[in-house]
Amino acid sequence: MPDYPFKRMFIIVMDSVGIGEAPDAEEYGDKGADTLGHIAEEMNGLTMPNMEKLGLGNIKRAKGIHPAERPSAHTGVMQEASHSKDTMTGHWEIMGLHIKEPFRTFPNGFPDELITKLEEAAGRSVIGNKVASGTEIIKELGPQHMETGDIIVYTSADSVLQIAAHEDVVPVEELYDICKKAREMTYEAPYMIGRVIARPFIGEPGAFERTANRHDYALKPFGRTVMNNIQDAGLDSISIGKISDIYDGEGITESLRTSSNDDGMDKIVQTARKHFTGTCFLNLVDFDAKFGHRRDPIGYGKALEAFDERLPELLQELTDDDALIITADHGNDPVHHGTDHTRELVPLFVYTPRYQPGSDLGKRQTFADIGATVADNFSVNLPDNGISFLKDIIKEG
Ligand SMILES: O=P(O)(O)O[C@H]1O[C@H](CO)[C@@H](O)[C@H]1O
Ligand SMILES: [Mn+2]
Ligand SMILES: [Mn+2]
Repeated sequence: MPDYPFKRMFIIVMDSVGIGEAPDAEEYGDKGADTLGHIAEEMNGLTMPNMEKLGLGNIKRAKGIHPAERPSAHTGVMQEASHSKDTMTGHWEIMGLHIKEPFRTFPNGFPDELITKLEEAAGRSVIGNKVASGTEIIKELGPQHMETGDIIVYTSADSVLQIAAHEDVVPVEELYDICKKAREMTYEAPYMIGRVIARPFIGEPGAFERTANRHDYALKPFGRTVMNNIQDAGLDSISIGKISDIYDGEGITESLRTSSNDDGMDKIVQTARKHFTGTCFLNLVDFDAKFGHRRDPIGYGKALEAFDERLPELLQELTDDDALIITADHGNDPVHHGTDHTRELVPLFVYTPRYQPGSDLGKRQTFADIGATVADNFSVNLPDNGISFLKDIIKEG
């Protein structure tokens, strides 16, 4: 193996942890959105000493978060170049793509023609077919679904077709099968839906619970990502959590599923104890799915503090050959109107044990600067978008 500046690059996406409105937030109805800032207010101060050490307070003013005199990471702020605020677009941009046309959304539900096709393929009727929060719609329609066996179809401000069904009414394998058929129907125009998602749940009316058997069927990235280049170079591209779903398995050499943020942290720490050369890419989805969409700022705040507490375990495992990048894919301000993502700036931390920390990476114009940096580090083709900041993070002390 050639000598790379970093043998291993770890990337953590704190799903939806935005740090304030993006310059174009108004176009998305998101003026004033500030996921981290508003959570800190609601919590009457956040306690995140480890992120503080990295320099959280140096890039973001938030109650309880103080600037570090000498941040132990390089820090910056990133703006999304692509015209969307969904998870796939954010992640694909991180790995070098620029999505000009947002995926199609269905604010009035899916067209009758599609629903009819889906009903025929599933052999079940569809109920719902509207924009809804997943936990609310199973409360509302779960009892009817249990009586009739009809499937609950819903969407959100994201480009998603979600199908909810009780595991005792529609066995998980059948639900997956229906979702695969829905996926087949919606790859192409006029639909081009970002993701079809299986949403199984269990329990009795009034006490339904969604299970970890959620499964996402995504579109393939619209172009080659830096992860493809990493894989083609014979390097490791390890995915933890939803990453594999988000890139539809493209450019991934090994995938580890997770059941929670904590499990994600367990798995990244275990991976850091192993030898590999390449990237290890983790998505922590609880912030978004369990708290942001649920508009639960206190739950969200506690999850941030829990993440902060787990961080030293990972930092301890990192050697002089490693870099750790921490960022986010969009916002999801739990005090903002609605229940969906918010167009926000995201944080950028780069922790490199070997090199002198504290570079100000400034305000980056695209998330793809991360992909460009990763490609630059491993001497693979640079993406068409993004500017590498590799030279700024490998200054000797
Ligand atoms: O409300 P639930 O079902 O959690 O759905 C949320 O999760 C979806 C995919 O992450 C988003 O599009 C949003 O609709
Ligand atoms: Mn996301
Ligand atoms: Mn989301």
